[in-house]
Amino acid sequence: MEDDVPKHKYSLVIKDLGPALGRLSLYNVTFLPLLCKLFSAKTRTLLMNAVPWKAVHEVRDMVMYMHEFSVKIYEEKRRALEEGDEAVMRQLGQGKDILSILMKDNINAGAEDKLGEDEIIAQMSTFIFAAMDTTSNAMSRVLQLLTLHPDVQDKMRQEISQARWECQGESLSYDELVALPYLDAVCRETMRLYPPIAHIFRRAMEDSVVPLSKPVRGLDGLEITEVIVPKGTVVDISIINSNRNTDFWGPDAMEWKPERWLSSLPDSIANAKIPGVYSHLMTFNGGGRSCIGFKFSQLEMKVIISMLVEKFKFSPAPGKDICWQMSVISSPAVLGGDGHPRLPLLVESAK
Ligand code: HEM
Repeated sequence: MEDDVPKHKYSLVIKDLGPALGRLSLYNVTFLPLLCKLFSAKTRTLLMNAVPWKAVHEVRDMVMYMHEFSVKIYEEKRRALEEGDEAVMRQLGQGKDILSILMKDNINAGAEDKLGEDEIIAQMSTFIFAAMDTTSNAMSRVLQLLTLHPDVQDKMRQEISQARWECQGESLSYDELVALPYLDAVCRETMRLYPPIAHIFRRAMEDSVVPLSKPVRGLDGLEITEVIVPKGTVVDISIINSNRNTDFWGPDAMEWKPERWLSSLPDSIANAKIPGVYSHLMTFNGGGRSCIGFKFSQLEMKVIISMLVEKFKFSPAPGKDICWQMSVISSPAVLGGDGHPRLPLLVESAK
């Protein structure tokens, strides 16, 4: 949150990956899945080197950087594990971070469950990509909303301070933290109205007929109740439109109202049977490929936000308007002199 701290290259790469993939969208939709099916990683790299398209080279370099970064983390963690407990404790996270846990569990796994080195490194890249900017940008969004709604911020601070007082100033346990209703309502409402991933894409594996939740009228005046989706069609699943659907959430669906979570939700939501894994929302998707980190991300958000809001008051930085870049993962942007997005929050002590 500080203007003059240089950004880590990884976070810059991750922010640019979405737009870079967007520039590749034609190849992405048509050629890339085919390339992956037909050729090994090595041949794919050779082919990417050979084609004269800048957009392809940009994505290649980004993916290579992310891969090399995962290899570096893997090597450091492997060395620490080999050297023993003391070396593990000296690392950031003291061996309790997800990547160390993954590696330790893999050492103890039976032969049929053990992952190869390449796969561990690939899983690391997936975790870093899927877990990092999604949760941190969601937290930025919460903090920004708190600057715009100081009454909500005060109420939240009061709830947190009261809980701390009740446990004699000790850190709140997991159960105590997740039981704070107002903090929970703020997180849920932010995840509803501003899902960090607004759209996901799927390719139909077979010819399908998708029923519409309510009929629409075509230009010829006829009522349409279902849509034919031929095999191979790429479908854009709009998470954000499901979360903001006034038929389910009511006429105030576009308003940020944490209070809506403090009383029982309207029947229209239960009846809508949204298939998402979290809170009648599509924010973390649903089904077999839904987010495996949604509980973890909620915990991370609550731990960090509760600590910050207890200690600091957040207010908008004068003269700086935040806009949100809606790429793969939406991120806050105020362009600084160097052309990179900044998060302009003015932080002062709450005491
Ligand atoms: C606010 C935070 C987060 C949001 C909004 C979010 C959202 C999502 C969504 C929408 C998907 C499905 C993507 C698709 O299928 O195209 C997904 C997948 C995934 N997420 Fe998250 N995620 C968050 C945090 C995390 C965290 C903290 C972790 C790990 C600790 C994580 C790990 C994953 C993984 C590994 C997948 C791929 C699952 C699979 O394909 O089987 N996510 N996430």
